[in-house]
Formats: sequence, C-alpha cells, structure tokens
Amino acid sequence: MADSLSHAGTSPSVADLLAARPNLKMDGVSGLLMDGVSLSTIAGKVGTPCWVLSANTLRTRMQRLSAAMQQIGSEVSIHYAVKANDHLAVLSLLRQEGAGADIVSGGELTRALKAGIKASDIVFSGVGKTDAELEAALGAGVGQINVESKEELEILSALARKNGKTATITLRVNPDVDARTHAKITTGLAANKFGIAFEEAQALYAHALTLPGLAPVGFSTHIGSQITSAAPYRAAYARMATLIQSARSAGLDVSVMDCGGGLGISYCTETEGQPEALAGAIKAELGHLNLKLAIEPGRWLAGPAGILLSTVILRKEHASGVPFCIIDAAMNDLARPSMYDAWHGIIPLSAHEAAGPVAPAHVVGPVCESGDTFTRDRDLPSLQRGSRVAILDAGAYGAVMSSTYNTRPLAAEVMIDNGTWHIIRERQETEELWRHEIVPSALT
Ligand SMILES: Cc1ncc(COP(=O)(O)O)c(C=O)c1O
Ligand SMILES: N[C@@H](CCCC[NH3+])C(=O)O
Repeated sequence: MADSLSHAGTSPSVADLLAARPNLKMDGVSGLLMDGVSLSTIAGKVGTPCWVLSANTLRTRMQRLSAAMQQIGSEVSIHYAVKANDHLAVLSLLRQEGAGADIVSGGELTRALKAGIKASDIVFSGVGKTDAELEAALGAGVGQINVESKEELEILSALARKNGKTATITLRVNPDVDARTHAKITTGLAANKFGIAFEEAQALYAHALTLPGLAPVGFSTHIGSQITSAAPYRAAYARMATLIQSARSAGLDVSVMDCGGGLGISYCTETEGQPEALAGAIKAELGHLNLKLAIEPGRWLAGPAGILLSTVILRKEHASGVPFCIIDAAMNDLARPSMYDAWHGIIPLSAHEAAGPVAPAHVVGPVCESGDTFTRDRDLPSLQRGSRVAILDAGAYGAVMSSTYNTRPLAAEVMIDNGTWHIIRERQETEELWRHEIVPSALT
C-alpha cells in the first residue's frame, strides 16, 4: 500500500537511523544510549517490554514548535493532543512548557486537569461526545468545545441551558481536502465521519449564534495525522479563509480559528513535518485575518521522544532462509505495525550486534496472529536469543494504544530526564487483568 506509513523496499541502516535521532547514540561499550543513559541498564533493571521516554526530547520539540508559531505574528495557542501519549508526566511536562490540551473524552479531561492544565486551556474535540462528557466539560469550564455536527450543536445548547452554562464553541469543518496520509487516519475528506460539510458550515454557524447556551467564536478543522508536507494544510486553510471571509461578509462574528494537528514525523526515510512550514501555511492563508489561532499537535511532539525496548525470545529458522526473530513485545504493546503496516526502526542495543553484517529477517511478537509482525524481510543485524532491541519513534500512539490481548500485562514506562531515569509506570500486575472479573456463583 503506498501511503505515508508503510515503506516497501526501503530500509535505512542503523547508522542512518541514529544520525536522524539526536536523542540516541551508540556507545562502543555501553551500547545504545538515550540522552546518555544506557538502555541495556534500563532493560536489565525494569525488564522488557518497556517504554522509554526522553523528557528532553519532549521539551526541545515543544520549544521548537512554540518558536515556529511565534513567526506567525498572531496569538497561537498550542493544545497538545492528549490521545498521542496521555501519561500524566508527559502532560505535566508539556504544561510546564506552555501547552494546553486537546481532549476527546471525559477520561482525557480528567487526566488533563489532574496534570494541572487549566480548564480554560483545554479544547474538546471528537465526533461523538456523550451527554455526560459534555456536561463534565461544561462543569469544568473548558475553554472551547469543537462541535462536529448539527445534531451535537442542538444537544450542547440544551445541555448548556439545563446546567446554566454558556459553552464557547467552534464548528469543526470538514474541508474535503486530501491529507495524503494513510486511509485510516485521514479525517478531512467529505467521506470521513468528521466535521461539518464545508458547504453547510456558514449557515450552521449563523444558526449556532441564535442558540441559547452557546457562544460561537469561530471554526476548527483537522484534516488527518502523519502529514509531512505543508501542501494539504495550505489547501485546507485556504478553504477555511474563504469561509471565514464569507461569514464575516454576512455579518457573522468570527474571531477564532483552530488549525488542528497532524504534523508528521520521520519513521523511515520520509522528511519530518516541519513546524516552520506549518506556521508558514497558517500565516499565508490565515495570518491576515486578525484571528486568535490554535493548533493541536500530538505525534510530532511525542513520537520521536519514545522507544519500546524488547528482548528476542528465540530465533526461529525457516526453510525460506529468512528467520523469524520472536521478541517479547507484541501487537498488544505497539499496535501500529499490525494496524497500519507502519514502519518503525529497529536497532540492537548492543554496539557489537549493531555493527555486524545485515541479513533479511522477520521480527514478530508472540501473539497468536500472523498480523503480530513488526517487520518482514528487513535487512537487520543478526539478532539472537537474548538480543535486546529498541523499536523507534514509539512515543506517540504507542503505550496509549496497548491492550491486554493474550492476557499480556501493560508494559512498564520509564522517563529519562537530565541524565537520570525514573519508572513512571510499573509493569501491570498480571492479577490486575482479572481483578474486576466476576464469575457467577453457578460457575464456581
Ligand atoms: C481533532 C484532532 N486534533 C489533533 C489530533 C492530533 O493529531 P496528531 O497526533 O497527528 O498531531 C487528532 C488526531 O489525529 C485529532 O483527531
Ligand atoms: N493511531 C494513529 C493516529 C491517529 C490519530 C488520531 N486522530 C497512528 O498511530 O498513526
């Protein structure tokens, strides 16, 4: 499948992967280091599979994104998309660096507040928010609710009135623009479930202004995820600018434009999405409209900050000559390869192994599905029973998408900050997996 996640035929070397990732270095003695800390030490002490996050990477990326947005010359708030990595430590760190939150559930609302993010710095997105979630958001006083349909508009108006609140809202518009990303994560095409049809947006906005309990302030859009070029953004924002100007010409007040998230990273050989290019697209299309602007990045901030450590359980030779390296991480830990055929770099932690000759191998997990495959036929250094590997760029849509399929406990999480590392989540106790199950007495 040709898309921005799978990369048939390409296979960067260990040296190429390391050269593009400033938080990783190979040390001849200690092996792979993240921010100067030995990953073999972490794997040995915490066990595998285990997620490791670089606090420094999160910080420096947030700082670069903020600096890029300042070039626009208008107020731009950054609402981190909590869904990418919802760990309280991540949310707290990004809050310290000035981020608010983009949330999509009541659970994410509670997390964001618990991490100290002010309710006024939270935007609530999502195509199907329940009444309870909307009421919780109204009760907390979230800064903005992005409404995705006429139906939701009416529901929110009624709920706000019932609770004696006024909801500050934008209408999320579906601009029918191709984000040129994987089909499962594109959100701005007319056929997708997201947002209000472009053609209906102005009339609905005018209607929203008449509804009690609502304070419509403008529009939002989000065209998809893992977008690595500025062109789809420009196309979407150009359409939004047309809509904003048209609404204003009709006498409607529009002061806010939330430009969504989606900035992509380099998993393989693709060029990483550039915050400066995103800022350029926003400035070119919307910068002259005197708007309060916002963005909702997730993956770009968190993806390169994390890796997944794993150990080879055994190497199974195969008649084809290509061995299966069966590792102790699986699709229940990192779902992206099985879900989207996504490509993730895989590097041995041992400098000796990493420097050895490469040969084609399959890297798979132990789960009972053939889809539990991290890579097929990739040229990799020789991996043996007990070899340890880092699976790269797993900081976003990694731990958050884990499940306990095959009764596999959720893996531990570690954060490296300033040369020291902390366990930020213990490996789940196996008993936790059935603690809440109730066996009817007739069955005992
Ligand atoms: C409404 C909304 N905002 C922001 C994001 C964050 O996307 P990304 O992690 O690609 O930046 C998403 C997910 O695609 C989303 O649905
Ligand atoms: N889960 C997807 C991204 C989804 C974006 C959510 N709006 C991925 O891993 O690439």
